[in-house]
Amino acid sequence: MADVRTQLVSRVRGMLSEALGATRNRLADADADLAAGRERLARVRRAAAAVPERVGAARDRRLAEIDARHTARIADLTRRAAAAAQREAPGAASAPWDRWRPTPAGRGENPGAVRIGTVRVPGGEPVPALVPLLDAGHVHLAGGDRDGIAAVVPALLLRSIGRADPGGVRLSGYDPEHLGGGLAGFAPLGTAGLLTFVGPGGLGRLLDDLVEQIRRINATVLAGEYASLRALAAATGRRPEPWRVAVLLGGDELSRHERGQLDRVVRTGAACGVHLVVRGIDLPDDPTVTRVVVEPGDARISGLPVRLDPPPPATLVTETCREVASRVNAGPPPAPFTDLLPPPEEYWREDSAHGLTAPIGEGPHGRPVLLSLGDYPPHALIGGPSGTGKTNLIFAWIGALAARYSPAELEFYLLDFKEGVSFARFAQGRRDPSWLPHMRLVGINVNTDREFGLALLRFLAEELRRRADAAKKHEVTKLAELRAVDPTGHWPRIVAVVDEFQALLAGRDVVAREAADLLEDLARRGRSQGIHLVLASQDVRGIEALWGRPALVAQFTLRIALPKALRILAERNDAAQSLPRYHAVVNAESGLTEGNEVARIPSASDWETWSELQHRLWRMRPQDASPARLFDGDAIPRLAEAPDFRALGAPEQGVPRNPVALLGEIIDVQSRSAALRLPRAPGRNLAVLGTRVDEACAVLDAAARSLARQHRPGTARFSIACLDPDADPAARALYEDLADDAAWYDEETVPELMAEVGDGLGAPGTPNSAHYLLLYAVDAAAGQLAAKAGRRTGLEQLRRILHDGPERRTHVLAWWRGVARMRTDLGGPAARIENIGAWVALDVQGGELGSSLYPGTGGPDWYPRPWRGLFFDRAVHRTGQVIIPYGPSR
Ligand SMILES: Nc1ncnc2c1ncn2[C@@H]1O[C@H](COP(=O)(O)OP(=O)(O)OP(=O)(O)O)[C@@H](O)[C@H]1O
Repeated sequence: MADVRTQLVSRVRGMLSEALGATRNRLADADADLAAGRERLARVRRAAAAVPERVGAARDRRLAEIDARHTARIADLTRRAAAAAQREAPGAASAPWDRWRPTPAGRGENPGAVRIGTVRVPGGEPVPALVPLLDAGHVHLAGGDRDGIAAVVPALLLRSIGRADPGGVRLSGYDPEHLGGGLAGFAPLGTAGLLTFVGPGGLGRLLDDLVEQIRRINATVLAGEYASLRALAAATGRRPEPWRVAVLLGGDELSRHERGQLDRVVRTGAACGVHLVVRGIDLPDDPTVTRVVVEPGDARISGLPVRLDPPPPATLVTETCREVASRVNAGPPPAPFTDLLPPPEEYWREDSAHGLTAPIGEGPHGRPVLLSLGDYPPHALIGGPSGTGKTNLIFAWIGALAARYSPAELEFYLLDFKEGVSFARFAQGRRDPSWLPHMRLVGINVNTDREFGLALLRFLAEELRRRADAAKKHEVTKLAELRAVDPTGHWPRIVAVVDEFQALLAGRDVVAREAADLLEDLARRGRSQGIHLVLASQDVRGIEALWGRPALVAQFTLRIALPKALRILAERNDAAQSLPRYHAVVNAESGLTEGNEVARIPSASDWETWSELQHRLWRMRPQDASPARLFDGDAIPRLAEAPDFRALGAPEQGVPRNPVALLGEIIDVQSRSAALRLPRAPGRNLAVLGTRVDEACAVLDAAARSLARQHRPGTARFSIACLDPDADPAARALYEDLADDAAWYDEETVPELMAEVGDGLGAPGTPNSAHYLLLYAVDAAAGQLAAKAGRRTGLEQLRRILHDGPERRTHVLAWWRGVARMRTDLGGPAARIENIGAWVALDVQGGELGSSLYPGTGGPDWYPRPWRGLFFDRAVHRTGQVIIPYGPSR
């Protein structure tokens, strides 16, 4: 039993200890869990304690970020707003007063708004507060701060004036309370008519005037083509009307009429550049009205708070206005030449069959004033005292025509009788290789060579005849018809311009008479054949030269009068007397008052302006175009370049039947040479008469060299006798160049030459070679030649050679230093002058050339002048021919 109990106890004990062990373990586990739980709790608590701190920091960080971004954005926006305002109101429209100066908007550029203060934006840079006025609208000022308002008005006006060209803004003031005191600083503008005041009671008149201006501008300037002056300026680059700003500073209640007119100006003024700056008078609500309210300590533009700028310093206002007035009083600046030209892609598009039309300048309403030449009016007279812009006008007209008509449609001939070379640039020059492709001939420095004018008129008369013949052949009468029936013919219109043409008609000599006759014929018949004359003169004398020929004057129906021109227009038409500088009265009605059109002429004659056009046209020239012939009265032609000299050549065998000696250049339009024919015929000798060594040598030199060119070596003999040491270098140069064909003689040996040649003339038959005796200053050998050499004296031999030589191909080309000396050498008063078939007179008066040297009595009309000679060949000439000796060949 005990055992069982013992066993039981031990089993229970065992079970208990097992249970205890398990319990202990569970307890230990529970303890561990508890500790872990506590630990977690503590952690959770700690963590929970840290959460609000972190969230707050993140929130703060985020807030700070937003703040910074906001500030940067405001700064950026205000910066951009400021930059935009700067663009909208550049230069004078917004510059601070200490750096302020006028900066007029360019042509066609919008003048923009003007600054009167700044917009306050907290945290950003100040933004200019702008008020649109010119081309935009009107400004209404109100509020209790009268000083503040009084500061805005001059700022608005000065900035607007600074954005326009001088004279571009005209002010009218109505200030019944202060009688203009509010605009005192602007008073200097009054001297140039840019500021006018109307007195109390004058508001109605002022408004009526503004309305009338708007009506006129709409009707005649915008003329339905443009919506506003601003649109016109943007499209054309022209601003034909000033801005008109009326400043109305208070006054009584408006009448109904005044109110009506004011409303009209508000509604329609901005498009026509008519603007109001108003205080103390209501303006109707309109999108064009900007309202500025200035209360003490609070200024607003259309509700936006602003800080107003200080007013411009009084001295700045007066100085600026004074400067503007003086610029305006000095006259308007020149209009640009490009106004007269079509766009480059439209160059040379016009057809001249019915006439030539081109603008010459701008009319008062900004419209181009046109000049036309055709059947009516056919010819033009231009007049204006020296310095009023005649030359410039000719450039402008030529340029406007040359850009429109191709050289196949239009050719120019131009002659300038005044001193100066400005027209030379139409021809090819050393400095500038270009030339005006339409220009066929330019004559400069011709004031002493009226013959050149005559040559031009003769050339035109010949062209007129050619055209009239062609018209007759095709049974038509006018150029347009001729061109229609002969479309492949070359029938350009010709415009011949003669500046200071009175020089041509001065004097009562043959030149003047023939010139007037030719002019009359050209003026009468040129009209239908497309030949147009443009005559310019600086003073009344030129016109008076024509006045004696009413039929001639009547053809010049197009008149262009520059400022102060006299008698270009009709008798009672004195429009030219009051013209401003660089303007012209254009009148296609023979100068009658009703035909007047005033044009502002652009500057066309300065080098760059002209060159740009000429180069463009030159690059467009046809391939076969040749440069204009330049006749420069001061230039000395060269034999080697003369076309007639170049054309000379020797026959393949024998001697030329009709050799010619070229003596100099003829004054004509084709640089031809004066040619002396030397056939085997009596009298075919040449005398050069006068004391001028260089010219005499030049004539003999050209004669000898041109003759030598017609002979093969060995078929002509040139005997050169030089009896004046001054002529020695020239004569020797010739001798050397003629080489084996030349022989040299001096005063010792010249008698032998005479004897040899004189005696040789008796030999039978005609020699197979020619012999030319070139005697330089032959009269210097009179002593030696007076002595007998054999049976005869040298002078007798000379006379014999002159008489018998030509028929035996022996010709004398001799220089005598005076007519009397020649007569003495040829036998005194009864000398046989007819053996001198031709002569060139240098410094010999016309009177000395009478009796037996020249037909009629009294000799030719010849007034000696440097480097000119009068050539007369009794076999071919009726009158003498002026020549220009060729320059030295070496
Ligand atoms: N429309 C113009 N705009 C600007 N400048 C001009 C204009 N016309 C002329 N001028 C300038 O005035 C000056 C005189 O002009 P121009 O030589 O054409 O006068 P002119 O009447 O031909 O004088 P003159 O007969 O003495 O030569 C020149 O310097 C010229 O550049």
